[in-house]
Amino acid sequence: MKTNEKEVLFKVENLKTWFPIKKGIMKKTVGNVKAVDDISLEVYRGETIGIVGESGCGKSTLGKSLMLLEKPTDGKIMFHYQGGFKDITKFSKQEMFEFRKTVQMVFQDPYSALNPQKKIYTSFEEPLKIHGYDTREKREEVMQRVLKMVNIQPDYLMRYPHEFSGGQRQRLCIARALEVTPEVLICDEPVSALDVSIQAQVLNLMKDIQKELNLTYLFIAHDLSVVQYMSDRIIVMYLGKVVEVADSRALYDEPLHPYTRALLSAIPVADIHVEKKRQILEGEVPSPINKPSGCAFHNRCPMCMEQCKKQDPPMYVDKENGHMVACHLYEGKMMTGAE
Ligand SMILES: Nc1ncnc2c1ncn2[C@@H]1O[C@H](COP(=O)(O)OP(=O)(O)OP(=O)(O)O)[C@@H](O)[C@H]1O
Repeated sequence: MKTNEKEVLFKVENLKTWFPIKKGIMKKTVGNVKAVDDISLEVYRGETIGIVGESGCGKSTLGKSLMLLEKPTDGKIMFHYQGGFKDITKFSKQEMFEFRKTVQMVFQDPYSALNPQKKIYTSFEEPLKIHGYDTREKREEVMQRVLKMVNIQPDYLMRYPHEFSGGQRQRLCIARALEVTPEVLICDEPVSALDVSIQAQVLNLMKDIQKELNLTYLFIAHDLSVVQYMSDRIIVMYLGKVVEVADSRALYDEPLHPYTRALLSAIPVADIHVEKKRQILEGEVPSPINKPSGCAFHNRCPMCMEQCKKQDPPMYVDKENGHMVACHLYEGKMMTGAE
């Protein structure tokens, strides 16, 4: 993939989203959960960018920060909007209202995303009313259109969420997100609550819709094979930081970071030779409150060197193919982004 042919949609610069830890009657801040800790990245229009990493490494917080569902502590989120780049963290109320239509989120649990006490019709009508679809005809026209896209019959609108299967409910959530004609869908574990047999159906539907509407997907998931299937590029996160970014194929064929290698090695395979070479990831992700010094992965890394304990590695870039890795192993072999 030649990245210079692509149109940048999001340009994230040194993004930090920290959650303060408060103690005592005076609610004094005694520390911070550094869920997203100095992340810079670009997202291109029309691509699917996968985000992987162990539980608690900050994937959801990154996704939510990009649509300001979590307020960033520092950094810029430049979004290509109405002909130029704008920092969404500085948006006025009116700009924010408009932006909310452009970026929508699909969550893991479709059951709690739809109000169980309301008919689907009511849940679908609400966002349209908020965004100025002022007549019943206009709203129903949109509802019919998006339901058709996810292959659900229009008369099902009069049903309640519990009357649908898990796969149907997730398709309904996707349809509702599409009502306000977004450009970006942030999908946080969209199929992990579904039976394996249903997952492929939903993923294929998402791919078809993406093609039809030229949508950009940010696809967060635990399951690396699902991410590989969906993504053009993949970001690997560890303790609030990006440790590797590459085209999907390159990441799986030639992972550079020892953490990525360990994650990939955990995918089950039926080959006994591969099984023997498995690199088991030992220990748990350290606390994002007290991160290890130097490279945050050093205390679990099989390749750890003295330097790794003291110095946070810069991001190295392969200028040929854009493969990026934050690891001291590549010092002298690849250039830093700044060179
Ligand atoms: N609102 C919050 N207040 C305080 N800490 C939070 C909040 N939201 C997330 N965290 C913490 O931030 C860190 C990153 O959480 P996040 O949910 O972004 O990770 P994740 O990679 O998406 O994990 P998972 O895969 O389990 O969903 C965790 O330590 C989590 O406990």
